[in-house]
Amino acid sequence: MAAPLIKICGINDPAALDAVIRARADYAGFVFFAPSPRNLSPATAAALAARAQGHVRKVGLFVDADDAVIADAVAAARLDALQLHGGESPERAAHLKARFDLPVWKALPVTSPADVAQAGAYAGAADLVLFDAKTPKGTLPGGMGLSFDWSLVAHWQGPLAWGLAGGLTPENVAEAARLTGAPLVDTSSGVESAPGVKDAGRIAAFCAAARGA
Ligand SMILES: O=C(O)c1ccccc1NCC(=O)[C@H](O)[C@H](O)COP(=O)(O)O
Repeated sequence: MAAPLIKICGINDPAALDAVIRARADYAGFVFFAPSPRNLSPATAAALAARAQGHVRKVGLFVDADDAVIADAVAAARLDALQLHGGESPERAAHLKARFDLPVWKALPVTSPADVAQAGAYAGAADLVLFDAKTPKGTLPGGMGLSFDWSLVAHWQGPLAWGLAGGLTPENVAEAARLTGAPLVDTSSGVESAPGVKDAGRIAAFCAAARGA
């Protein structure tokens, strides 16, 4: 089985970005969502994006954001993909894909087979679905370090590309990748020492474990 692609989300300072580049992750995630401890201003994102350019692809994460917020982030950070982590409909995903001419990733919270089946509705509208844990009401819709029952998405065969997120760590990512066959794995909390504070050693360990090294 091929090693999964790797996304490290919630990059918010140069040291964390350098760790992601050193570990040869495929994607760095920039969070544009004010309530998040990982939130970035467009100006900070622009500086990080300049450092990332040519080394790692940049995914902008948004939660039910309006077009103007996304436009500012796309322009500042020269994003390579948009990750939608709220309640965005297939129509909204298709609109953003067309407007920004960028791949769109749609995160879907999973607790049941019916949640997984929702992914089909995004075929053609999004490029990738990211199966993630459902978070408790009143908390962030992602980035909480919670995992879900991986058997629900094991070897998922659907009409679009997919990835696995939610509570992945250096300690469990190899098992998650083996059980699910996920083509992409995504982590944030699992490589932090505190919310919003990335740990370079854990980023390196996560990437090595995901690759089976
Ligand atoms: O990271 C955040 O603060 C965040 C806020 C709002 C929506 C999503 C958010 N993060 C999503 C991710 O970082 C990942 O795509 C995924 O949910 C994994 O997070 P974690 O369980 O912390 O590894």
